[in-house]
Amino acid sequence: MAAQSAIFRLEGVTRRFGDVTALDGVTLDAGVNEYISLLGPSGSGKTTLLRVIAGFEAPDAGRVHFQGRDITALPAHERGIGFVFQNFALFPHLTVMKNVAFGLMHGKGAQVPQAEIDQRCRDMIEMVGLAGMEDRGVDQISGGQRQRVALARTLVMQPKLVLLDEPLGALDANLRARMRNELRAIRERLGVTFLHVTGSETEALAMGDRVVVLDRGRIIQIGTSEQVYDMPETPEVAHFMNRFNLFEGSLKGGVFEGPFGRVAAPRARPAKSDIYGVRYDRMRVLPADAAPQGPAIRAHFVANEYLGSSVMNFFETPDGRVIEMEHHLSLGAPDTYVPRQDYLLTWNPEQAIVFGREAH
Ligand SMILES: Nc1ncnc2c1ncn2[C@@H]1O[C@H](COP(=O)(O)OP(=O)(O)OP(=O)(O)O)[C@@H](O)[C@H]1O
Repeated sequence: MAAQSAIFRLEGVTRRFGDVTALDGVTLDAGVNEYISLLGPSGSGKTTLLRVIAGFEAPDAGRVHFQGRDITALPAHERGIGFVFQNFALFPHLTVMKNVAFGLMHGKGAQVPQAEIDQRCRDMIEMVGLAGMEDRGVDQISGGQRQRVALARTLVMQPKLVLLDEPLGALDANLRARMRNELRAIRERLGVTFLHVTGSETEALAMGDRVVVLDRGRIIQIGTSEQVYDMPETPEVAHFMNRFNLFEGSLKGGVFEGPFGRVAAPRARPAKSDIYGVRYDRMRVLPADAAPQGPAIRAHFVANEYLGSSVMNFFETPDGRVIEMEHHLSLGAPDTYVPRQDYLLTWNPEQAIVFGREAH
């Protein structure tokens, strides 16, 4: 992305805590009005990245730019960047209205006339779906409503960039799914850039225009949801996406040898280990005595799980490896399998994703 269209840009940002390198030379930019999901395992540096952008944490090396300015040395309260915390950090003794108005009354915007503060707060409270609750205490509303107050309180300051640290983490599954849609809708209406940290790959893929995958302080992939989902660049991303059966083995001369035998793998990606991946929804189940066209592995059926739009079937190989097969319900009713019975699991090797040390 061209620097001039970026709303923020990190250049080679490193942050250490003693022996721990929480961020290791991170370079990242976000466009105006973009929704970026930041995904990574626990301890990968997600929160530290947000804190460096917000100004709560100074980088040991590297620069932070926002709206074309170098803000590396600018204090947090002068940056004009919004932050929504996982635990909401509301004032428990204040009403919804007073929580939302707090920044405008006491922050940099203290000059804003009272009538305008009232209007902006009421508009924002309506935008997040809390009209009528202005005078309730925030201890008298639900978790999802508190999350909306936290969002309204940040958005009412009209930031151009909002950092969200696991904003849906404290909500139950139903509410989380609903709030995902609302977050996207609210952001589209306001035209603000969101950088949303999540530990959930489902959430990252569902929300982000782009998904940034962080691992041990480094960005290991940036792409659209489709790119990250379909073409993970490393075995770590594939593992973290939780969408692939991954087999260890060895890649030699363009042939992968794994627990399923030998399969041609002409288009392997360079990696530090030899790994063969088949997406859950690319697995096919055949009777145990079938003669499969392609590679296959024998496994018995264990159980299945309905996920709403698909069914996940779990199989186990004789050596205890769990293989997952996802059936999208849009393709028709799922087949039923008999527990403990053997089946052959097969796939089209063209659709496999192969990583190998020799592929450099
Ligand atoms: N103030 C601190 N002092 C010492 N170490 C820290 C501090 N803050 C973060 N770290 C360390 O830096 C690394 C990155 O932490 P960070 O909180 O950014 O990860 P995260 O990806 O947000 O994790 P989680 O998903 O568990 O919140 C971790 O190893 C963490 O222990």
